Amino acid sequence: MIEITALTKSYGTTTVLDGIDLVVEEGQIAAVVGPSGAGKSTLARCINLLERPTSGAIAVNGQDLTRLSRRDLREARRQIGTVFQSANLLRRLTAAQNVALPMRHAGLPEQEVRRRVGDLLERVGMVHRANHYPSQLSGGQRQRIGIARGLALQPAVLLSDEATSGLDPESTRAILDLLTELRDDLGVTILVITHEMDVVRSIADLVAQLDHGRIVEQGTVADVVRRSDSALSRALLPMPPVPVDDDLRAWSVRYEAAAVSPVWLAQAGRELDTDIAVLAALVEAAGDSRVGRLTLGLDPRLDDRRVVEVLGRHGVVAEPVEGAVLRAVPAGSGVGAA
Ligand SMILES: Nc1ncnc2c1ncn2[C@@H]1O[C@H](COP(=O)(O)OP(=O)(O)OP(=O)(O)O)[C@@H](O)[C@H]1O
Repeated sequence: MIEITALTKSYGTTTVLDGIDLVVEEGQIAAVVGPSGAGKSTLARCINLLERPTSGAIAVNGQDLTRLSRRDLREARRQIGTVFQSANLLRRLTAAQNVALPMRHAGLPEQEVRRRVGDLLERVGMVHRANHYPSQLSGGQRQRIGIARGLALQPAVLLSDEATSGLDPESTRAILDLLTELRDDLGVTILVITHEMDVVRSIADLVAQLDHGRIVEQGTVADVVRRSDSALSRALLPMPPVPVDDDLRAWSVRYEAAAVSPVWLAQAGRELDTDIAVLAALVEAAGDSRVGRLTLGLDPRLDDRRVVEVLGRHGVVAEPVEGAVLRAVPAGSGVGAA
């Protein structure tokens, strides 16, 4: 479990992280997203204490790392494995030797090192590349070795800083499957820094949006999409723009598939006694569930409160898209005819 409380990091007069509160429960995957310069990498470096926070606390499994002496910190940092974008493998060492390195530094007996290297290479599916040098591996393979090395000291927490950036879709999928396995099989708590919303949707139990050093929104992916029409919500589930029309009022609706009846749209149409035009729709997997976002076209004469109430009863959050009244009536929809 990672518990970050009121974390602040300043360089001189520049505050890069400003009062971060974030809890990632044991065996959860959290994703931190945000624009370039928001402070994501600084946050990762503070969590593994590569950077000393200016103030605040960082607890891993209940132990506040910021209060430890240098010696105790060295010990405690073994609980945190890190994987970077470029994997940072040592060129002159084989894959197996790279994985072994943290264990050799920690002074583990050679027999134990060999056994663990074998286990780790097996877990990341790289036994057949044990004796290859980094230059003989693909980007995805190097990342897997990086993950194996990050797991070498059996950490409770794994930090992944853009570990899938620049990888092809197949390698990205393999790395994400691996992270999910680590969470499910070993209960590793994982914090993923990424700018890829596909990554967030497919593996994150929790997402936090960082902006100018502050967390401006956080929650499960399904909650964020359902709760608000924020920038994060739209980035997670982007909708195409819809044409403007005078005869239909555009509504943005959001829902979690598990919380609604499969036939909610037809039922809501009947209850509102109107035809509903679907102008844009996207339903995507988000962790274990699926989330949907639709732009609907409704008769503008309908009472807004009633629309919100009827859709709300079906477990669907609805908001009128202000200023968007839609012109061309879809053929045969029967909606909007005066
Ligand atoms: N050692 C440092 N000294 C001064 N400023 C720093 C230092 N390290 C980072 N910064 C500043 O902190 C801010 C956040 O940097 P950080 O690398 O954490 O952002 P990021 O969200 O990871 O960005 P990106 O997505 O581009 O990697 C930036 O404005 C950066 O210039």
